[in-house]
Amino acid sequence: MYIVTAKEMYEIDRFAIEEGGGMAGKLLMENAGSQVAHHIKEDYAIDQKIAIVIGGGNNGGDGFVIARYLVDTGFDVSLFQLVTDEKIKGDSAYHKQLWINRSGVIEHVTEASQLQKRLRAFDIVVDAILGIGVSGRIREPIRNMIAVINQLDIIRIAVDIPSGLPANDDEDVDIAVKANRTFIIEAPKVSAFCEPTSKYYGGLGSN
Ligand SMILES: NC(=O)C1=CN([C@@H]2O[C@H](COP(=O)(O)OP(=O)(O)OC[C@H]3O[C@@H](n4cnc5c(N)ncnc54)[C@H](O)[C@@H]3O)[C@@H](O)[C@H]2O)[C@H](O)CC1
Ligand SMILES: [K+]
Repeated sequence: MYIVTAKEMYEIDRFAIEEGGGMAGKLLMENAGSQVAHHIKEDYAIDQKIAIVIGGGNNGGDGFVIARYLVDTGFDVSLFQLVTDEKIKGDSAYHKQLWINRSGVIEHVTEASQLQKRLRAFDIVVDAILGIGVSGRIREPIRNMIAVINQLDIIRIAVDIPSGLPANDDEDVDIAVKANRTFIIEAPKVSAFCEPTSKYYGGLGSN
């Protein structure tokens, strides 16, 4: 197993996309999301109600893929987009469209209080808000949304990295999802093995 910094992970992805035989970003995202969905299917009961919360980067794109695979498996899934439509771009926009084509519904949530009310009805929240692209102090309304997710009595499953947590060990934690479980994409990031960041991951699952 190799452990990577955010910079190394981006370089591995760039190589896979540009020099590694044309493996496109959309396919990397498809593989990442399908693997996470596979693990959820293996580890959680089919009657669990699942909410997937989506942010504006590729981590959110993974969320759209996870939603599609979980619905195909028979899970009851609801998808909450926490950013405006303009923020969903590139590979993520492609997978959002596949979700829509699959008759998937998207609920837009703009305020933390709204998210709090909606998430009460669920057993599991899949955190696809922020991945390794996070930088600096977490901005509103995402900041309060993370606080709400941490307060609720719900199983928190993080995609790649708990949202808000830095991938490396050279930055302070502002606020981050306190996950029960994190399914890492491709390779674990440095913060999974450092203090005080490792405790945010909960149990580690890998692709
Ligand atoms: N093989 C792989 O490793 C793959 C990984 N994938 C996933 O992609 C993410 C990294 O995606 P990226 O778009 O670079 O970054 P993020 O998703 O983390 O989000 C960027 C997004 O977040 C906003 N943002 C940044 N900092 C803050 C802040 N402090 N407060 C609020 N918002 C913030 C920014 O504006 C952007 O909109 C990786 O973790 C994997 O999950 C792909 O699936 C490809 C394969
Ligand atoms: K995440």
